[in-house]
Amino acid sequence: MKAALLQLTSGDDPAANISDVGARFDEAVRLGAGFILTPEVTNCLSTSRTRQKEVLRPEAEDETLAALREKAKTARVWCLIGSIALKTDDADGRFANRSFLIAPDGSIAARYDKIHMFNVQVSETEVYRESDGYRPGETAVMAETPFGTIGLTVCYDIRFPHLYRQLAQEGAQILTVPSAFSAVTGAAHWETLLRARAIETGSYVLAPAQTGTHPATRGKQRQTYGHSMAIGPWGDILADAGEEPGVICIDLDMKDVEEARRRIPSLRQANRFDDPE
Ligand SMILES: O=C(O)CNC(=O)[C@H](CS)NC(=O)CCC(=O)C(=O)O
Repeated sequence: MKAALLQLTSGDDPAANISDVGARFDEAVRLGAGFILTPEVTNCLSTSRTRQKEVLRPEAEDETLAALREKAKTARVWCLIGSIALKTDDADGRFANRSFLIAPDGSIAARYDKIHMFNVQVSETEVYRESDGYRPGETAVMAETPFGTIGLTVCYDIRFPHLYRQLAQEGAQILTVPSAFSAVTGAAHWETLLRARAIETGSYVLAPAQTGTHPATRGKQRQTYGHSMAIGPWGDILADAGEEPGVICIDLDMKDVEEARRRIPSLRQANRFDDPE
C-alpha cells in the first residue's frame, strides 16, 4: 500500500484550506497513493478564539469533512484527516480536535478526539493553553484496514509513550501522529520523539504536519515546524517533507512490522516497573 502524507500551511479560512488540501489530495492520487493523510487542524489553524467561533462548525455541518469524504469516495482511497476543529455541545463552549479515518466508500471508519492537551510555556513569550479552547478526548481508538491496523493519535500525544505502547500491544501496526508542532519544540524534539515511538513499538509512525507561517485574518500568525515524516518499524526515516508544503509517499508493508517485533520483542515483555511489589 502506498501512503501519502500531505504537508500544509493551513490558515484560518476554511474555504481556502479546502481548495489547498484538495489540490494536494489530487496530487497524491496521481502519485498512486491508496492511503492519504493530512495534518492536525486541516480545516482551520487559528490563534483567535473569536475567529474559531465564527468559522468552526459541528461535525455534521463541517465542509472540510464533507469535501474529503467525497474525494476519498471518488478516488476509492483511504484517508486519515489528521484533525478537524469542531464545535461541540461542551458546556464551556470548547471545541473538539478530532481525527477521522475515512474508508474508500466515503464512510467514517473511526473518530478520535485528541487526548493530551498542549498546555505548555515553550519560552518567555510563547505560551499555549490548548485545553482553554478544546475539550480533550478520553479514549484511545484503533481501526482495522486491509493494509494494517491503525492507532490514532494527534500531535502532543507523542509525548505520552504509554498510549503508543498500549495501542501497539492491542494490535496497532501503524501509528498516526498528525501535527501542528511548534517551530521551537519541533527543532529540538520532533524527529527524536517520532523515531522513539516507532522503535519502542515496532510500528510505522506516520506524521503529516503543518509547516511555515500560517495566514491569519484575526489573531497572531503562528509558526509551525513542518518536516512531515514517515518512520519505519525499525526506526528509520522513510521520508521527510522538509519545510515547504507538499506530498511525500512511502510504501507500507506489515511484514516489516513483524520483522522488527521479532528482532526486538520488547512489546511482548512485561512492564516490570508497573508493580515494584
Ligand atoms: O491550536 C489548534 O488549533 C490546534 N492544536 C494545535 O496546534 C496543538 C495545540 S496548540 N499543537 C500541538 O499540540 C503542538 C505540540 C508541540 O509542539 C509539542 O509537543 O512540542
